[in-house]
Amino acid sequence: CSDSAARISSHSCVAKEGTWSEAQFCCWFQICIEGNIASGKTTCLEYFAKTNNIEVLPEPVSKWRNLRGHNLLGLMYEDVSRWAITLQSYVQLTMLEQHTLPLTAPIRMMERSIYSAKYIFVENHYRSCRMPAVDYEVLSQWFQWIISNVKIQIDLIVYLQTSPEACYKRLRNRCREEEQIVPLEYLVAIHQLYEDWLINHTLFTIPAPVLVIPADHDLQKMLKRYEKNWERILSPSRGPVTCSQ
Ligand SMILES: Nc1ncnc2c1ncn2[C@@H]1O[C@H](COP(=O)(O)OP(=O)(O)O)[C@@H](O)[C@H]1O
Ligand SMILES: Nc1nc2c(ncn2[C@H]2C[C@H](O)[C@@H](COP(=O)(O)O)O2)c(=O)[nH]1
Repeated sequence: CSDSAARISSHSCVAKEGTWSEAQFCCWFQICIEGNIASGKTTCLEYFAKTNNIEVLPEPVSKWRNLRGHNLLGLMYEDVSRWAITLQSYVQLTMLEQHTLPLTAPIRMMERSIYSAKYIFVENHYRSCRMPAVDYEVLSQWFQWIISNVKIQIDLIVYLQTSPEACYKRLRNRCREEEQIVPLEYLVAIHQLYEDWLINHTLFTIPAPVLVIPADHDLQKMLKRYEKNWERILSPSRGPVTCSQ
């Protein structure tokens, strides 16, 4: 499978108007779009969703906002110490479900991953002393068992490196009800954890090569960035990825 990118590209099966037959593929590429809250991940997914042969999986936020009538996301933002473990347990389950869904196209592009749920959000709850150590340990045991026993394939992480200030402005404009009480400080903390994980390499192991895309630019400029990085993103095995301006 090591030359699957060459086979894929030679068959132009991921070309924008290309076609493909399942028989041409012996393995698949899975890409996770990572970034802060309101950093532009969904917009990035929507751009690539127009490309043939890409399956896009947005974060299952709707499940977190309505689990049989319970809004776990809202509960967490209202009282993080009480509800963080409840939300994170369900986030971990729903992200695992996404990672293990049968593939329906040569390339899968997911919003975030089970890794960022643990390494970014759970870590932030714990380090900000809003999650009791016992809750953190239970979630950590579950997480370690999952990544030790379940095959989770990630071939590339695309990190949308957006400043907390830009995220805050976009979050306010988006007007998601549960997030109206989110302070800039929360986004600063999430940003620093992403930087420590994917840039400084001082947090936890990184499960795949990382392509960093600075994402503070306006929408039109970002769409041009995605066009410019199309090859790097959709053929990860073509060589080491580098930071893209
Ligand atoms: N480059 C950009 N410049 C300005 N606003 C943006 C940009 N990208 C996305 N937005 C807007 O910011 C909000 C968050 O974007 P979204 O793509 O949903 O981010 P995420 O999925 O990371 O939360 C949305 O209202 C979106 O329309
Ligand atoms: N506490 C957690 N919150 C999470 C997690 N994953 C996402 N989220 C929140 C952050 C946002 O309010 C919303 C998703 O919005 P995006 O702007 O990031 O698409 O859900 C998590 O693991 N824990």
